[in-house]
Amino acid sequence: MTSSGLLRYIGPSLLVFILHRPWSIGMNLSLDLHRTPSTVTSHPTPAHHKPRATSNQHNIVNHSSSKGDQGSRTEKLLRKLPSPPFELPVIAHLHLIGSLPHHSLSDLAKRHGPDVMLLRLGAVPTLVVSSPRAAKAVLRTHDHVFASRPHSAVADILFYGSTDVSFTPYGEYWRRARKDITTHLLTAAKVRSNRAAREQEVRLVLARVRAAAAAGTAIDVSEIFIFFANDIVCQAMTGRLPREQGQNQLSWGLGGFNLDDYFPSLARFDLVSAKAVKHIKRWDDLLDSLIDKHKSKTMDCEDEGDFIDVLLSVQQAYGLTRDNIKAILMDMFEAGTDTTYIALDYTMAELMQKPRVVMKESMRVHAPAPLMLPHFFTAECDAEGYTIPSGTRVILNVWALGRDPTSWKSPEEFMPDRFIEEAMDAASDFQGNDFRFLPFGSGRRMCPAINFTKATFEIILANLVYHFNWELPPGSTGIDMTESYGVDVHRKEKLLLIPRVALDV
Ligand code: HEM
Repeated sequence: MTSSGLLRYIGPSLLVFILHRPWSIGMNLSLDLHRTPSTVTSHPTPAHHKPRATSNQHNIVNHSSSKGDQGSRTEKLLRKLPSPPFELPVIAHLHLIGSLPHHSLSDLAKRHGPDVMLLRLGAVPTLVVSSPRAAKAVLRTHDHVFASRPHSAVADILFYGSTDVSFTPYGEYWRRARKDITTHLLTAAKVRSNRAAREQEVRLVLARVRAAAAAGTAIDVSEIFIFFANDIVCQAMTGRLPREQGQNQLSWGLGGFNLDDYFPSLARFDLVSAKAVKHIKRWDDLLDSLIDKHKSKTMDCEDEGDFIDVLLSVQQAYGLTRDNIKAILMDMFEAGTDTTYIALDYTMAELMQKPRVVMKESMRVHAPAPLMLPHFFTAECDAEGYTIPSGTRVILNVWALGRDPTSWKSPEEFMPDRFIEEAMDAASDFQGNDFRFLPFGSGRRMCPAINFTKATFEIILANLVYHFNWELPPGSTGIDMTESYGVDVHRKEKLLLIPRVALDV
């Protein structure tokens, strides 16, 4: 967002509300990155997180020494950090963030803190991590205290008090919910067992593409991917969810740059929150009806049931409320559809320009979640000589890691072959072990759906490429790769292509 865009968004009443915002305080933690040693620091305490989901680490924050002492110490530590000048009153560094935050953050990091840098985004000091080495330090060495999420007012609204998996703070509730989704939806065995459903969805797509091929008309491939990704997730979770009802439009409220996140005391007044409230009402009815239908259906004993059946069957044993179940379902719909569609869309767009595309190079250049989800340090710790306070909000720029010139030869160039060399391929798996390449994150909070995504990806792309030759519509000068930013980054323009049935099939 440019500064003028930001001010338009904030509106005239901002100053009044900002004056009431609580500055909050954290404790210390440290991180040595062998470049410019510095100390890193603080962010609002997570006291607003729901008590059922709090972790021990959150308690540490709450029981810190007196706020005044801690506040001045924190402020001293903050000042030592590499940080851009040009801080404005109230909005601080927010005006430096353009409409593509991952680009802005990467540019700022190059000039002011290639490993770590402190930005004051409105009321919230935020640590930006931009190098593979810094990523390793936080995601591996300090994973246990880096695994929480900062509070988000929008996530509270959309996910029933953040009792989903993605936005819930690190702790017992998260551990159990994550285990539920992994065991009953995302393991390699579960993904394999869903193959028939995936094939069925692919047949539907192929029928649609064949019709366009027969008519010789262009088809909106982006839209096909959106519906396909949506349907695959819905199939796995509910058996089926009618498309019209299952539209996925949640991501708009969850990006890294909501006003709510950076001016917490504004949350009640913010337009994004208001929109989220309106939005969740629609979803709430749908989820209620899905749960009711599952409760009333009689399952034959051969039937393993879908994911909703599983959640209902463990509801009592795990002490899940109906809202918790709805939050987890919402999360799966949200996390599973946009990222998949975006990755497919970029890969197909690249495929049109270079025939030898691999999923990995596509994700290196176009990470669908370029800033991952925000993380949050929950305890003080020492690492290699640097000190970072507990309570620090962190943005990890995966997009910058994928383009780090010290890690990649010609990083801006799309070169699928780099992943085809065996050694590189093995090192740069998706499992979060190679800190130059983290499209699914790494550590405890990394994406649990890599198997699921790979299976979805392979079956649809293989079929589209095998059965059809694809052409740009007449008069088209090429594919516009301009990005647009939400919680994830997608191409701005839809991908219109003409399919021709491949003759030798
Ligand atoms: C191309 C596809 C996908 C990409 C690139 C992707 C990427 C990511 C990333 C970067 C994170 C955050 C990691 C972190 O903050 O440390 C994440 C978290 C998550 N993803 Fe994915 N994802 C994809 C597909 C999916 C699918 C299909 C599902 C579910 C069906 C899913 C479910 C989740 C969940 C539940 C989390 C939160 C994990 C936690 O907080 O413990 N993702 N994903």
